[in-house]
Amino acid sequence: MGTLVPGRSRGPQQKDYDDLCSLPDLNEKTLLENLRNRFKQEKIYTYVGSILIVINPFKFLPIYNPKYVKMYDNHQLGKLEPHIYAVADVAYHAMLQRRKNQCIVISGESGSGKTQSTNFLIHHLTALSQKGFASGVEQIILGAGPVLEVR
Ligand SMILES: Nc1ncnc2c1ncn2[C@@H]1O[C@H](COP(=O)(O)OP(=O)(O)OP(=O)(O)O)[C@@H](O)[C@H]1O
Repeated sequence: MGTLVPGRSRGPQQKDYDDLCSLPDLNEKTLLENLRNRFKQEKIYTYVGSILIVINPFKFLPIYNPKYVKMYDNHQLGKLEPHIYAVADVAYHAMLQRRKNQCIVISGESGSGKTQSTNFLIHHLTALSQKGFASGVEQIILGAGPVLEVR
């Protein structure tokens, strides 16, 4: 995760790639230009294979409602636009299929959106688990966040 300040629009919209691995010419310049181009279109998520890059938009985007939870439920990674729900979904279904604990590593500088992303992950995971709605487990887990974050 990182913070990228979008530049001014220059000319016609360029083609963008939702997976950096698909860039025909991969170097620092093309990578950053691709992320910037996507960010300008409010596409804050981009894959690098199975890794998700998130650029903090510092504003509300309407991409976390129940429609999106449903859309990413049991989908194949890479078939839809990159999303934090996609990562949660893959981990959830891998846990069910392999019967093994799964781990999602979130890394980024201070203020880059780790806590927010964790909340979205928990939201999606609890939404997938029917129990989450009924028992209020999402609020219980989110409530533990501030305690766990004390350093
Ligand atoms: N996906 C997002 N959509 C909208 N706003 C966001 C998103 N992610 C982060 N933000 C905004 O950025 C702010 C900082 O994010 P957050 O607290 O998650 O960062 P952090 O990486 O956990 O910081 P720290 O390491 O200092 O605890 C949030 O309060 C929120 O306003």
